[in-house]
Amino acid sequence: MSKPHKQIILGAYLGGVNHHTLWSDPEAGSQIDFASFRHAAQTAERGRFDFFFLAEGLALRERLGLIFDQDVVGRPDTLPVLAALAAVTEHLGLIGTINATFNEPYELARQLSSLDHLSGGRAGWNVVTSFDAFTGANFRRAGFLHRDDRYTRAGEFLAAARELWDSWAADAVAADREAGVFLRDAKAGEFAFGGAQFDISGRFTTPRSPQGRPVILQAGVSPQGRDFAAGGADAIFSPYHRLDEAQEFYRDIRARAVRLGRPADAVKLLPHASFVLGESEADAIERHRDITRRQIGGRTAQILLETVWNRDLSGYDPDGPLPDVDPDPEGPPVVRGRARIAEDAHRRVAEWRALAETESYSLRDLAIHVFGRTEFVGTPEQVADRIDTFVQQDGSDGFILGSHLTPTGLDEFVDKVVPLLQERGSLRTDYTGTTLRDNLGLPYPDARPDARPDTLADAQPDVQPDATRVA
Ligand SMILES: Cc1cc2nc3c(=O)[nH]c(=O)nc-3n(C[C@H](O)[C@H](O)[C@H](O)COP(=O)(O)O)c2cc1C
Repeated sequence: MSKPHKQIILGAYLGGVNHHTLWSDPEAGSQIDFASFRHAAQTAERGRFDFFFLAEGLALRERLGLIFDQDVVGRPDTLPVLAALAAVTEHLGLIGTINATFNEPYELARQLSSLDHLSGGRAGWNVVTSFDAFTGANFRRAGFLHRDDRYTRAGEFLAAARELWDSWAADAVAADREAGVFLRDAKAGEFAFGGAQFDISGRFTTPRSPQGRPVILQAGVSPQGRDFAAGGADAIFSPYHRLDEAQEFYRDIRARAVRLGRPADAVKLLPHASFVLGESEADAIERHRDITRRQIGGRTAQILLETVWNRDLSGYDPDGPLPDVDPDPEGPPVVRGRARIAEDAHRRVAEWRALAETESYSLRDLAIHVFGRTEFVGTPEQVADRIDTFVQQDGSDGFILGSHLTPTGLDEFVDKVVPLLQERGSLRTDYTGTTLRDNLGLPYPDARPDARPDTLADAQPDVQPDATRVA
């Protein structure tokens, strides 16, 4: 039996000021004005994307106590941005990255449920965890959780949020004008959740939302992170772009999902990706080279490598060889507020030295190779073909696409690549549902059974008029 042709899932991502974006480009707009978010989201919807996606940064990066100029603004709080976008889009899912380490389930479940209501069922939550004491200090929780406990808390957080989202029966709100009954269920919203991290009980204030529960994504690749996603998420924002690595990750997550009692395809895999288009392949390669060298200048290259070396590398020529000193992972941190990319800095640097030797890389070439992030470079036909092939060969189920240019970078993708993917039958030509779950083809979670019998109307007919106050 031949494999079914997969529909590509596409998300659009707006970055902020960092080494993937070019704020200084003459065509770049604001990283924080609503007009930028609106343009990018409406462009994604024009291209029939599944969702719009925002990352989260809860601390500004610092280098030796000073703000790192490559990570300054452009990350306003996720939920207000998504709520505002709900008003100017109709079909696009709205997924926010929100930390499970520093928040509280009641508050966040309520915000996400509200977003789901306001958007008519388009809310999603990318659950991230953080072990970073520097970020935690902003929440008076510096170092409060050991790295290994992050996912225990995230698991409990999600279980508590589900309890809250499920606390209203789907038909609890009657709003029956003739009978004068607003609520059918006097127990609506009751919940209790007990765990090592959270011990909460009470009544949830928002009725069941259109999707029942927002769509859940996860970003993180440790074994704990993989199990967390395989056991309970709908999708993973993944960092794997090389087809062989991505296929391995795909197989691993599917096997974990089955082991944890879910269908193999329960979790969609969505790597980050960006693109550079050109009139010809040579043109695209030239454009790409120019963009990457503007993204990662000499100073930025030094600082990016400092995140692993943990030494001041400002004295090393970016166009010269790699620093001849060993990394100093135990020393006081040079760069703070950035996820550590190497568990073993010595091993990582040894690998980089070998690579630089083989490829004749300078310090800056290496930084571009390691931290640069453009996966699809070519003509629109080549990019469409590579994206489709990657998905059909089970490297992923789609991509979360970002561009170096805010907010108009996605325009040429939507104008030139989307029609080609549609012609191949790999991308929808129009939306067929109304919610994010519909876009992604995800099932709806079961609601709790019908409103319970001791209703306001039956049990307390004489207090009916007061029932409206409950809402
Ligand atoms: C593709 C990807 C995107 C991420 N995006 C964010 C983000 O926007 N905000 C954040 O605080 N952490 C983000 N993280 C960090 C993770 O939540 C987590 O803190 C880190 O990757 C370690 O998790 P792990 O040990 O499971 O890999 C991201 C991780 C990955 C892999």
